[in-house]
Amino acid sequence: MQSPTYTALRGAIQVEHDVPEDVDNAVKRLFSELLLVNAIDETDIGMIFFTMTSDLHSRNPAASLRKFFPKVSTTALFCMQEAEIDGMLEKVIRILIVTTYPLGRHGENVYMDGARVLRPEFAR
Ligand SMILES: C=C(O[C@@H]1C=C(C(=O)O)C=C[C@H]1O)C(=O)O
Repeated sequence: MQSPTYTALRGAIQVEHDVPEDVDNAVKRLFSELLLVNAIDETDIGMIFFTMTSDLHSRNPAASLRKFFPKVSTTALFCMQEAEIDGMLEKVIRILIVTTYPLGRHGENVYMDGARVLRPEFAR
């Protein structure tokens, strides 16, 4: 079977406080780790989706990403509110990255800090 021409990478991180500095720091750490463990560069990415839980209001994660990774300024970014489910983990930023880089394998997903409980098999 032919390999897919894209790879989708998932990640999530829990923000400590709903303040711009904590959102910035969480996005920076999560995205840096995803690039590192997958050995890809910002320029290999076709699109990036974020969701935030509804308790986060202080900063848009796309703005945080552009602040620290200027090369994504021409990448399609999209932010949405996460579905509200009873008992859901609070203050979580989720990311979905679609890369056209030929990884030749499955991508490594990254779940950090409090969000590790969501997918322990991907905990970092
Ligand atoms: C468990 C998560 O949270 C939610 C559940 C998901 C799932 O069941 O696949 C995916 C994204 C989120 O809507 C996660 O982010 O992985």
